[in-house]
Amino acid sequence: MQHPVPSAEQAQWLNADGVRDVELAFADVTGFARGKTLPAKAFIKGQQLRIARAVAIQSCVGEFPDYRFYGENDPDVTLLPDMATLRRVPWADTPRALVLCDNVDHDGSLSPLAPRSALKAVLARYAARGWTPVVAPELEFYLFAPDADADAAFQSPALRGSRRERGFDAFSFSTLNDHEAFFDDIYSGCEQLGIQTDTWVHEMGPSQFEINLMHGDALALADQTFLFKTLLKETALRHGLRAVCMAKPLAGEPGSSMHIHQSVVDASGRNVFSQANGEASHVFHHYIAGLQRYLAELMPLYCPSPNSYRRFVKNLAAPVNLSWGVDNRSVGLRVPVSGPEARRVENRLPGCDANPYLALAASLGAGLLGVEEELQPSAPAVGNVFSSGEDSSELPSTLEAALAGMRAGSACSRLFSAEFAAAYAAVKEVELASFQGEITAWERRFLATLA
Ligand SMILES: NC(=O)CC[C@H](N)C(=O)O
Repeated sequence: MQHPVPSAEQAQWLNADGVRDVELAFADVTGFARGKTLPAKAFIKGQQLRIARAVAIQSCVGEFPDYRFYGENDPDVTLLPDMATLRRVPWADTPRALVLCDNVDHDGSLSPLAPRSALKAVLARYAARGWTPVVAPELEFYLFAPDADADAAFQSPALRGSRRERGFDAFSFSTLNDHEAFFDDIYSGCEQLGIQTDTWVHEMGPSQFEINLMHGDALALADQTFLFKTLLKETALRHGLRAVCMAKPLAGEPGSSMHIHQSVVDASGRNVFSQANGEASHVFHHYIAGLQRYLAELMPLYCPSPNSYRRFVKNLAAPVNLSWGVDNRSVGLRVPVSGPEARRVENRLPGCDANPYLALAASLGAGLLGVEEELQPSAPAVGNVFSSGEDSSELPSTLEAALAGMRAGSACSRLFSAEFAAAYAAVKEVELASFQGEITAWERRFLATLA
């Protein structure tokens, strides 16, 4: 694999902007940015960087699974920059750039442990059919006051006139105005990072917001979502705020999702979910059936923590089922009303805590398996599935149950690799052991006083 150098034009702006360092970054399995920083002069000359292969599977508690999941001698990978992603870092005072990288093993292949490789593996299966997925992620997140004691509930930030948001406040503009300086920085940060945003809204929860990204290529959108979450957190810190992408940060309030709208186009750009006469195609129904058949066993990839499963409660617009239906927000797989060229399905299951590469890989992978196997979906749901009780046991309700389902099935290793499937499950076991090793505030509050 040829090691890339920045183009003459890129080298020129790095020099002209006085960029001192370039971050060679990638998302680990938790979705957190990791990598190394290189002086810009060395980057321009094409200096290669290596990093331990295991960094891609660092758990959210900082520990790694056993070495057998990444190589007994703890080997390196090469960080291979994707020069199309080279950008100025918006949150840095000293001029700095970042470039997103693939992790490449010594044999020149993409390391199967890296989330960007997992998404590329699924996209290659689409490409082999001459198809390209089109996706649009929607991200919800909360803004909180900083320095919360980890044992205390998050607090909404102070607003103009010393107000604090309480209760539901969906689609208001007032709080967007309260945080105008923060949102201005987010907008210009998005521009610098090449993140194409569409609509912004105040979501239902106190200081909960949603941003929709413009639909497009899946790898580009995974990169943009990863960068957006990093931008969000860094910008919030600079404004004395805390941006939180946990799936369920506040008890009794809505959780935060990362819905994924998805369709597929052929080489001529035609949406394969529609027939020439405008009706839904067989592919569309197979695709939905694939989501229904495989999303449950892939759930740890897009609902990755014990907290993720707290989001799935009825009547808070979070899905509790794998039903599908047209213009129906009570189902997990919603088909928005659209013309034939925009026919798509919205997977409402992923939380905002998901790693975007893995959430997209799982969602696109499940749909593709349905097409490959020509599966048939259930009949579309009609009416409110929350109240009809069609909440089924098709979805696991804890991370433990989801992991057991993933291990019992084969979709993860079929879509990615046996190595990735084993390593990912091992990371989740490390995190679960740490979670179960903590005594919670609830236990202290209610159990300590019992005789
Ligand atoms: N935008 C919405 O439809 C709300 C989604 C809801 N917050 C969830 O957790 O899934």
